[in-house]
Amino acid sequence: MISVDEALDRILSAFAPLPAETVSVSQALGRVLAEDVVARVTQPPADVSAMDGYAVRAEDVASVPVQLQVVGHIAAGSRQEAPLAAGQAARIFTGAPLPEGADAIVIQEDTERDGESVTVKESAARGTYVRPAGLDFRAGDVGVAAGRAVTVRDLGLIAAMNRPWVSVRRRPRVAVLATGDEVVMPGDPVGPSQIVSSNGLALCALVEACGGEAINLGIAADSADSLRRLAAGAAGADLLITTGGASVGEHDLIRSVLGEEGLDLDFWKIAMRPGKPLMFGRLKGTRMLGLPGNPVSSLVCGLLFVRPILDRLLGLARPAHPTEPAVLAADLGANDRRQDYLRATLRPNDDGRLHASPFHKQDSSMLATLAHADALILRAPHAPPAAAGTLVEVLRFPTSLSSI
Ligand SMILES: Nc1nc2c(c(=O)[nH]1)N[C@H]1C(S)=C(S)[C@@H](COP(=O)(O)OP(=O)(O)OC[C@H]3O[C@@H](n4cnc5c(N)ncnc54)[C@H](O)[C@@H]3O)O[C@H]1N2
Ligand code: MOO
Repeated sequence: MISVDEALDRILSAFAPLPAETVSVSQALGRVLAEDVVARVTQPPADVSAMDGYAVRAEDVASVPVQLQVVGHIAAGSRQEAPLAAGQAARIFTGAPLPEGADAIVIQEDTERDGESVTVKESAARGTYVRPAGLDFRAGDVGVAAGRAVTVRDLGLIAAMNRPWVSVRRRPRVAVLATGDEVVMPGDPVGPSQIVSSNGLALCALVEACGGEAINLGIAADSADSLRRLAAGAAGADLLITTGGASVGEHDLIRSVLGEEGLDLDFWKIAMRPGKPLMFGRLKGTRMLGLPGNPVSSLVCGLLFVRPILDRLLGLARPAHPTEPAVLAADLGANDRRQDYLRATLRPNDDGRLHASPFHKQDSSMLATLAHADALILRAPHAPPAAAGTLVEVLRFPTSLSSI
């Protein structure tokens, strides 16, 4: 059995960022930029008013009240060519460019209009309510850097920078194949000795959530023929994920059958719980990650390995396993030689620190506790007993709101 860290290194060294493709900005949410997005325009393009009011020369309104002659009407989208002379003001609206000579805005609440003249009742220093040209960004500025997944806010900025097309990494194509005679499609009638294939759907959802394109190959029966036929559907994918059939029983066919098909195994078995019988290799040019069938094992391994693989394919540089400290809320016994990932809830305690409460039962068939958990508590191999109150490292489940 190899360690989790070694498995991660060996897996990630087999992948490199995918080629780029061009998509419209409207399709860019969540996509990872392959190139910096550079502004084509300066924003605002000229000095503009931040308020509805009057464009003035600051020196004309240094002492108030003062009466000025109104010489123009500048709405957003229009402009006034004639410069503002001493003693003059121009009616102006939010977003409209200041006429030459004007250097301050008096808001209309501080004025009194009378036909062709306006009385300014409050003075305004130079620059008051003026948005100078380029306040937001200038043509040539980098708005969003390569390697970042486009958020809703980035998307707005890219549009404002007048970039209708962006270069992004192609979405990784990931084929997911479930196995097992006892496994049936969700929605099908479930016999007393059968189980619904939650793994296939959940792994596909994980792939999509990580920015990939999932191809669900269905469920292979525990026969060489079925497995061979369905696994052939992975041709052209960047990664084949299998779930189930990874262990040592005579119905666990992944290694033997796919071995006959040319599976070149890099490793099998890893010192972690859940997920011991994980395997990694290459099948006819497609990288293959064989996950255990137990639902929690399959998803925890997905989180620990599939997500970093997709990050690598997408060129996303972020820690593979971003842990953080939390206070243990219950006693834990000594660990054995497998690195443990314990499902736990997280709550801030009275002093504002995070408390991690492990679920009492950690069986790898128990999906409900996985769904109700907020994080996984990491326990190193051979960790000594840990008493409540000690600090442990936790791996939080990511939330999708990070894309906003
Ligand atoms: N003698 C040993 N037995 C087992 C060992 C071992 O080292 N020696 N390892 C155990 C560990 S740890 C795990 S994890 C499991 C994983 O084995 P497999 O990958 O071969 O998984 P299966 O036997 O096919 O299934 C296990 C379990 O999960 C259910 N399952 C399978 N596929 C799905 C699916 N798509 N959706 C939902 N549930 C699924 C399946 O019905 C079984 O109940 O092996 C231990 N055994
Ligand atoms: O690794 Mo298995 O996932 O312990 O049940």
